[in-house]
Amino acid sequence: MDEDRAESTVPSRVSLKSDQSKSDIVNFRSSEEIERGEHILSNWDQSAPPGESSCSQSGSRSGDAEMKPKERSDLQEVIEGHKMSLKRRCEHVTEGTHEAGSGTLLNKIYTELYITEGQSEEVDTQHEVRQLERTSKKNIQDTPIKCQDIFKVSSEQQRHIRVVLTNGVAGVGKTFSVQKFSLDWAEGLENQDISLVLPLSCRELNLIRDEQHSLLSLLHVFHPTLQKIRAEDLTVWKLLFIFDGLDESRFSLGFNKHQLISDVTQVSSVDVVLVNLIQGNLLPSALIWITSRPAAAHQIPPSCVDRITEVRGFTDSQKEEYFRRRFSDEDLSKRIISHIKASRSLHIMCLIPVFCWITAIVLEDMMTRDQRGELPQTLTDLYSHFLRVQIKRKKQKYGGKQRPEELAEADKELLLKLGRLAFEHLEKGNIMFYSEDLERCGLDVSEVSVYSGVCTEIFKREIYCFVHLSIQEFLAAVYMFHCYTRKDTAVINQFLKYFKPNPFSGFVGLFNNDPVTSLDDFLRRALMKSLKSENGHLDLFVRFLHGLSLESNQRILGGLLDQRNSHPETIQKVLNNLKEVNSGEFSPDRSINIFHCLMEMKDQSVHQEIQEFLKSGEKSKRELSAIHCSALAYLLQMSEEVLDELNLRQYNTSDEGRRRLIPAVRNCRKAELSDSFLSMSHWEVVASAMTSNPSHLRELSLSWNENLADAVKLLSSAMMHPNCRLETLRLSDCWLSEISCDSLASALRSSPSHLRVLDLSYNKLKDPAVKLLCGALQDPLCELETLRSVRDDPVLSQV
Ligand SMILES: Nc1ncnc2c1ncn2[C@@H]1O[C@H](COP(=O)(O)OP(=O)(O)OP(=O)(O)O)[C@@H](O)[C@H]1O
Repeated sequence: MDEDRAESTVPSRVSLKSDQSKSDIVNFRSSEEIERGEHILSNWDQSAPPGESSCSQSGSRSGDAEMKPKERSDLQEVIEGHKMSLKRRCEHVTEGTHEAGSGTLLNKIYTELYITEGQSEEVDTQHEVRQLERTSKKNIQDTPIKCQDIFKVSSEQQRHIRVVLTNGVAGVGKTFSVQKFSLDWAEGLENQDISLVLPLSCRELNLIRDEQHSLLSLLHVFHPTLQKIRAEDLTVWKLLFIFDGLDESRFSLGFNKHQLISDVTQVSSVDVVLVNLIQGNLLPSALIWITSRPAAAHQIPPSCVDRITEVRGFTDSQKEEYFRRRFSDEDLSKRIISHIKASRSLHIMCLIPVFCWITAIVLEDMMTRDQRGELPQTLTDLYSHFLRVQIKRKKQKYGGKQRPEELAEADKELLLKLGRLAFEHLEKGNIMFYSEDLERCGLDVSEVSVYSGVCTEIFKREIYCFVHLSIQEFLAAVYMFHCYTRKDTAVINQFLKYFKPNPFSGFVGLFNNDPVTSLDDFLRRALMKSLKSENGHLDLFVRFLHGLSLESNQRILGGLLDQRNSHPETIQKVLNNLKEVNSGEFSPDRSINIFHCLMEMKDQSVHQEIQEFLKSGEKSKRELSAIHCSALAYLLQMSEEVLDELNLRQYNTSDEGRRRLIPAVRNCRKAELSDSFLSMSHWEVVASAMTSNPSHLRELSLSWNENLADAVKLLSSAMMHPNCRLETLRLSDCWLSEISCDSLASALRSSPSHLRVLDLSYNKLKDPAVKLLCGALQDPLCELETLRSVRDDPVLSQV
């Protein structure tokens, strides 16, 4: 089976997964060469056999009616040639090996993705995996949109869609969508009203960042088959420019201040050309499709975008279809599907196609060749096997004398260097590296590419990055665990040092540089460090770190880590720490990760207890510890069923336990959070629940909370978000200030506001706060029906 990786073969897109051979890559010419007409067609352009294309029609439009027949047929030929070349680029995904012709047909493995219109919550601040876990739940209210329809509007919609921005987390299928869209067009199947589909990869655009170009010369560089195209053709044809991977772009797109360009032959810096194209100054009738990971999408001002879509991965049935398509052996695909369904983490992770790919590689290998081992249940299991399969493949390709269960010293060395690179960049939040970065970690670029079984699988060329952020996190954890077992105190101390709060002053920190004393001490401090991260960038890393402490996982890695026969007592201590850790003011999303760490250590007790608790239906009787509450919050948040009410007071738990339940707000209709001492990190979760797509929250009660000024400001702006559907807000006896009333007044004036009931009783409001609210009530946009007591008396007043 050679389908060990799926990747883009669109040369204009060297995606996270694509490390296509150099020969496939367009030859970049400088602008001078282009002006001199010195263009070298890329290899496949020259080799494309004539007439191979299955395109049934060209996309040329009537705008060229003035042309002489000879000119028209020449252009027709150019379009046909472009379709043919695009088809050749897109029809294969070279998975695994990179020998010519070894690729799998895209149409064989392409599985429909779940794409929706609109944008989910707070996308740019959350770790992509966790965010997907949360937002990928299919909801009946979402309207899916097919990839080939993203520029289409229904007949009653009177708008024209010029710019589409497609968001999606790493590995969710953006590049595959671009590739499929382009292939369908090139084969004459879809979107035939478009004359030319022109994919331009942001990553490849980076390579000519310092050059000066016109739009026309840019096209000549990236699509050499279009040499004959003239400026006037561009203005009459319907063109679609696809910018895949905005997150990888190193341009600073200055939308506010730039030179105006409206002529396709005008030469300028590449970023200026791009901005003018996206804004519609250049070729106003051209369609633009931009794909991006969520964190980078903000670079395009919303005013430029006519439609936002989001690739949300695979639904449950699409997941199954993926495995069925991938394996012709029906029995194998059935066994794989049932294994995934039985393992909650795997099932959730397989919402992201790249995880389906990893799972497919590992499970196929284990089920067909290596049936002795236990099938992976946790992420650490799965990733450990993944690494092993990659090494095995490398050995099969390049030979090797060592016993299959042992890693060669050279492999170990290389993997640990990769681990170091992964770790150092993870800490800094980097996902892309350059050859200098490799060299700094002792990695030789050519050596890396020779280890194709490991590195061309994990790495791609030119700009390097791991096949998926989670692989980087896994290798980083392997490296850190190795440093621990080897007692590399310099690295460990550097990582673990942090300011521990001074119990006496509360504010001034003490620098904690105490040497690590034991495995449980090491893991506890690593966990604390991850809890402090605002965006959770160490969450998965620390989950893997816990998983790697199990001997069973160390064994899978075949000597990469020095096996530590950790004493059962030590493991028990680690488990106890996880169950008892006080996560205080940290975000409750971080606290859920503590539960995931337990699961990675194969401790099912908390999970089982919570399952029983949920079945028993006796909410208030059972006493719940803080870790129980994190598990409960996770399960409620992930549940297919939306909870009618989350009432923190109904649970028999500590204040910390109650705070840890907050993430469940994302999946309930009514939240009762009165008198609950929440901090900003909790209010941020509530705000995210109000702005998520879809947002279920209709009623929110925050009465008897103090110091809400910042929270009210945050929640008021969440109320103005188009996804928010909140109808009732109770803020009784909260000591609201004038500033809070001002924020609330703005929210009341926003359109569309769904808020109908606002309870402000017992706030002792006075002018000018009252005046601010009255002003909002008089605004025609305000739809409020009931306002409870603005002044001292709690009387119901109809608005
Ligand atoms: N529709 C699909 N059908 C089958 N496999 C898919 C599909 N979409 C994605 N995959 C698998 O997931 C991998 C990652 O997909 P892709 O490169 O399109 O992700 P991406 O969203 O562009 O990620 P990134 O932001 O990291 O570049 C592919 O190489 C392929 O193995």
